[in-house]
Amino acid sequence: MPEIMYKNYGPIVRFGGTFGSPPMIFLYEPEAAFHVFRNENWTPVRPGFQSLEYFRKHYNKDHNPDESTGLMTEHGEVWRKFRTKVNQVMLQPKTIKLYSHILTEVAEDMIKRMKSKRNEKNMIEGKFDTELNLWALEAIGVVALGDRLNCLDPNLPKDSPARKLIQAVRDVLTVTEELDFRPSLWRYIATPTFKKAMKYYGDQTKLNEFFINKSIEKLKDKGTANEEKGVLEKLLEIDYKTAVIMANDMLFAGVDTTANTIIGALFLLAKNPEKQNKLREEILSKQEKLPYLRACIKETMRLLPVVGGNFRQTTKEYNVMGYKIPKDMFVIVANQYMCMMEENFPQAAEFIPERWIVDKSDPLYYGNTHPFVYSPFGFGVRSCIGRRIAELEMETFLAKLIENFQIEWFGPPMKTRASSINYLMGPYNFIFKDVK
Ligand code: HEM
Repeated sequence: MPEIMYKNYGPIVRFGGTFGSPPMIFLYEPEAAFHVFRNENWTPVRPGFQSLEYFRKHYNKDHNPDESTGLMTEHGEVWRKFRTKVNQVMLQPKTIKLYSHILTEVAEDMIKRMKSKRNEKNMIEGKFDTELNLWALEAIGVVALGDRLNCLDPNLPKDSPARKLIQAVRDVLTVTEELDFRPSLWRYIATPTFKKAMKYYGDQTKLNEFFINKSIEKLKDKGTANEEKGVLEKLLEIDYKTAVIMANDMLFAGVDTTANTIIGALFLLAKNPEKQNKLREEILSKQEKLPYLRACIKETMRLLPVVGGNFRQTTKEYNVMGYKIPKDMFVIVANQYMCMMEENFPQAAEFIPERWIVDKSDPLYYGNTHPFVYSPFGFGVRSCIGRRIAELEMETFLAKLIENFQIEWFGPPMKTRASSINYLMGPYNFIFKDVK
């Protein structure tokens, strides 16, 4: 579809709205996209999760209109004030580094779980995407909720809070998809899915509060004044509400994203065994820095990005390349498509992690591309606040996967389903052999 639009209509294309969704402008020209996004960078509006916004601002009776409802659902000044408060906590490298050890434990537990779920063909029994979501929830849970949730425990009791949280996170993402990314009448009448969504959004907040309260009790016993504080502790120092709001947003934005990126990396490494061997060599060398590991993740996000394009609503009119873009228009940068254009990345369809580490004189060097072509974590002041956490989680887990398994793939290539994010769809024909 993006290809057809670009080839037929050129670098800036208006796509008429379908039932329930407004018209959109697609930008295929990085300089044009950069022009609009740079100008929108001071009061960035990124609509998207309207049913969640409705819950937080109107349905939730505890909401105080003077307070922020969170990063996913605020825009303009209210968003900026809140983001400024939490930026210092979420993007501080030394705070994030604290999680290296516990994320390694999470990764090791997931490897154990995968080994126990392998069948005689070395394939993982059950739904592979659900498995990866468990890893992602356990990983972001330690940051957002302050402790291990034990989602990976094979004997997790059915009525345990962790089990309820796993279900709640899934339910929230499912109803959001239905209400905000498919045609729906919920804006006019309270549809059954809308009613379910209002319940699920509330239930998840209560569960997050339950886990945060548990961590607060544990923190009381800690009593070590000189230790560097973690994310939850620092957010609690701002105030309790901020910690809960951020936990809601972290669990909303930080599960499917990392899980699908890992699935994509496994697929690309399985299809490119020589790259997989090179990566394994780096990991087994136990050197401190792992540039090839990072390059493999970057290259995965180029070829199979979870977010297909960056999104804004304009706050003024623009004239770009002879096109008029009106105020209040939804604009989306076709990053995924631009990343596949030969003029932006040589041998664009191939998985070449080397392009992220070769030197400037090499024609593959990534820096030859306009910086706006590839931006998997978004743009400017509104870019992904979980980026550092996501990178640490994914690097830690992918390293453990490659250290433990020789990964193969059979059958046709994996398919993508585009929705709020790009989902990599089953059947997941992975084979996980032990590394000898
Ligand atoms: C592979 C992993 C991830 C990718 C590719 C990703 C990508 C993105 C993108 C493209 C945006 C929109 C940025 C913009 O509009 O300019 C975003 C926003 C956001 N992400 Fe991530 N993300 C990932 C993981 C995470 C994780 C683990 C968390 C949890 C800490 C997280 C939390 C958020 C939040 C809260 C926002 C909203 C920021 C705001 O509007 O101020 N993300 N992410």
